[in-house]
Amino acid sequence: MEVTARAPGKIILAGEHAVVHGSAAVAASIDLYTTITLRIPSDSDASDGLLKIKLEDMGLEFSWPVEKIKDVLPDLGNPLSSQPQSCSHESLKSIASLVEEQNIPEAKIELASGLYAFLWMYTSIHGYKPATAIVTSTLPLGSGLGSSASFCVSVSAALLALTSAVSLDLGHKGWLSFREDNLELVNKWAYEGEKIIHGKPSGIDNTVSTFGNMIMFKSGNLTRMKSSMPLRMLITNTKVGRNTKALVAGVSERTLRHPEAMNAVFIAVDYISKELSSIIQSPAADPLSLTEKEEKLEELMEMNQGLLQCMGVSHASIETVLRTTLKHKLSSKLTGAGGGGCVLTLLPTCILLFL
Ligand SMILES: Nc1ncnc2c1ncn2[C@@H]1O[C@H](COP(=O)(O)OP(=O)(O)OP(=O)(O)O)[C@@H](O)[C@H]1O
Ligand SMILES: C[C@@](O)(CCO)CC(=O)[O-]
Ligand SMILES: [Mg+2]
Repeated sequence: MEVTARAPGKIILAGEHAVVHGSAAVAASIDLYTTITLRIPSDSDASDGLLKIKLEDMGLEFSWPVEKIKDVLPDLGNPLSSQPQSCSHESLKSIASLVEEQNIPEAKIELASGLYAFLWMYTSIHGYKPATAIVTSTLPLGSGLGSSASFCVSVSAALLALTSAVSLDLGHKGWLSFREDNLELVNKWAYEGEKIIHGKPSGIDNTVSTFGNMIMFKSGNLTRMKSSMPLRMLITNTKVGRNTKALVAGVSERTLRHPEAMNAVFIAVDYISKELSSIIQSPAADPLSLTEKEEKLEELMEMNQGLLQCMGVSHASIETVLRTTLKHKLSSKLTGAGGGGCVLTLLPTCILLFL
């Protein structure tokens, strides 16, 4: 049995970090993907008894004898793909011991959490069957474009597609697609993977990667959005590496130190996300002209960036991009967890006409 699945990355237009603390946020999927091909030999005699994952872009390959996985994680013999399971602290320790012995190159050590998520999702859904997974991605890793979520969603989709828990419909552009209720299941499993990589994710990244398009997300609930205006964003990658788990933890620590001030910041972000969402969706007959809408969006992005600075997640490299775009009268904000990574700049339609 073999399947190839892919899932997109995302940009966050407003509300990152605050969304972890219950505020609304707005996100859109982008045309960059993580793709996984999963092969599970149906005849166990034809297999080499290994679970392998190849990260092709990086030229890395990791493998474990399934008997070894069984020894270390003995409770996963009866996988229940229809009931997403959280990885306990003990299971995570066991998985970490499996990954440690792979001697990941020091410069790539951040990949360990992705491998933990893969091992947890694979064994929880397929138990101890030998298999080979080949992963490629057009997304930059650890840059705010949701590489971890797109990895988890593509893994979850491929794993579930090879079970009887889901059924696939004729999709578009040559891909089969999941039914709506099956997408929920894909999303729930991906969230379990994101928890392993991020610590305390809000769920926005895996949700927009699973459902696509543009969404508003608040306290675990998704509202699909329909944009009524052209919205073009320039994405600048500062190429400064960072780790979402550490940045999310940093904001939580600041919230513990200054609960009232930080809650006020989160409330302000909630209003910004809601206003941004209503502008983007306001009907074309709205009395505001396109230019007026774009000016409001620019101002909201600047306000959101200011509040992200309050949360302590901006970075000198982000500030450089902000200053550079401002010289051209363009508004920007960081996107994703910040601390480096990518910056969004709204490209108003007048600029595009000028170009
Ligand atoms: N293609 C991939 N193969 C293996 N692991 C991956 C892959 N993509 C992402 N990961 C895992 O996700 C980690 C990056 O996740 P992280 O959440 O820090 O950044 P991000 O998701 O790109 O940004 P953000 O969460 O801000 O949108 C990587 O270090 C790795 O562990
Ligand atoms: C920083 C954060 O808000 C978005 C990361 O893309 C984390 C999360 O919501 O899980
Ligand atoms: Mg991430």
